[in-house]
Amino acid sequence: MIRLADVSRVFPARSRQGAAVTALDHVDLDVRAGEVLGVVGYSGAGKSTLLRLVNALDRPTSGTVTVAGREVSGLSERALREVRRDIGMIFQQFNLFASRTVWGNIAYPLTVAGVPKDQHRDRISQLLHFVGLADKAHVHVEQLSGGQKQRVGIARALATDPRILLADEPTSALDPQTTAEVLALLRRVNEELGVTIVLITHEMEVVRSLASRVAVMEAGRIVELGDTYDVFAAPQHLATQRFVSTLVEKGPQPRALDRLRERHAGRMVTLSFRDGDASPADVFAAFIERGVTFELVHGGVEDVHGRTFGHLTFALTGEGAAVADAVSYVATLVEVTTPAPAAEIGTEAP
Ligand SMILES: Nc1ncnc2c1ncn2[C@@H]1O[C@H](COP(=O)(O)OP(=O)(O)OP(=O)(O)O)[C@@H](O)[C@H]1O
Repeated sequence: MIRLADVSRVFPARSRQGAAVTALDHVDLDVRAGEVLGVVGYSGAGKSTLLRLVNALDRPTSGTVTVAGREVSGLSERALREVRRDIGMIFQQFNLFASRTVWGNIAYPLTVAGVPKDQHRDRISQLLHFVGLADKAHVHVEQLSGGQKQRVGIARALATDPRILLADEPTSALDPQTTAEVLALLRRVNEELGVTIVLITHEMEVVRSLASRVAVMEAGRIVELGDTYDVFAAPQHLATQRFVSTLVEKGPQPRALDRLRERHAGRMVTLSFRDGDASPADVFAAFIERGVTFELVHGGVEDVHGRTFGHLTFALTGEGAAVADAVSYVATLVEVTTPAPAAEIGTEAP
């Protein structure tokens, strides 16, 4: 649905002494029809620049951007208007006309697209029902809550029946409950209407709940791209590991480990379980067979779109050779790591 091929965007230096900024650095990306692609990255990684190239608000310095089979980088303004009709956009701060009514906001893109006035009523009322605001049609948007404003934003973005929705931090201004409601609505946009969604966010919970794939950006590059489950269960790049660790810890943090050691004797190991690997029951059996006592001291099981993984840390006690044998056997079943205490990684203990 969207293809970036070897795309770079370099912003020239703002002053004579300044340096040019490479916002996108030779990016290749395919967004599949019908998917929800989450794009994560720290501030300045190039996420917004990427979205602006997709809806042709900006042009690449080199490389090509293709949307629904049309290369947007070479199109005239007139041809671009047609492509943009196929792309809806929602924003963190909603970007609505504050003084207009809900109806007026949703009517706006229809007017711009030249949809005859007599067709507005049915379309707007259909959209209002879809986003759950049928009773708010004539309310001014400034009277709405944040969640309701984003629903209007979504209705407006869908007005011209686009195949693509670009979402730039759509829930970052919302509280957790409202975030969940807006995410549920976006899921319906994807599943019921078949709209392909590209979603920029820094919230990994949003990625986990909505995205089928994740692209992680750093310094203008996509440093990791994979199915959401794989990215959460086994993040490869350091930036990805940092994002995932905001939601899922791979073993206790050094300070927590220090405290665990005060309360639990034995050797600490973290076992990482994934779908398709051996189960915890297989591992427990291996410990029991070798006379090793195990105590779960940290961790949990996570669910990503119905598939599970977990990082469980155990304190193992028993005869030294038996513990060593059990650990090396278990390492043939699942990934085994030894959590590092604070002193070993140079973090000061409290
Ligand atoms: N119009 C511009 N002129 C000059 N530099 C720009 C321009 N737009 C973006 N940049 C620079 O390009 C880099 C990428 O910016 P971009 O806004 O795409 O990042 P981002 O990942 O979306 O960050 P954020 O999460 O803060 O929005 C940054 O260093 C930014 O300062």
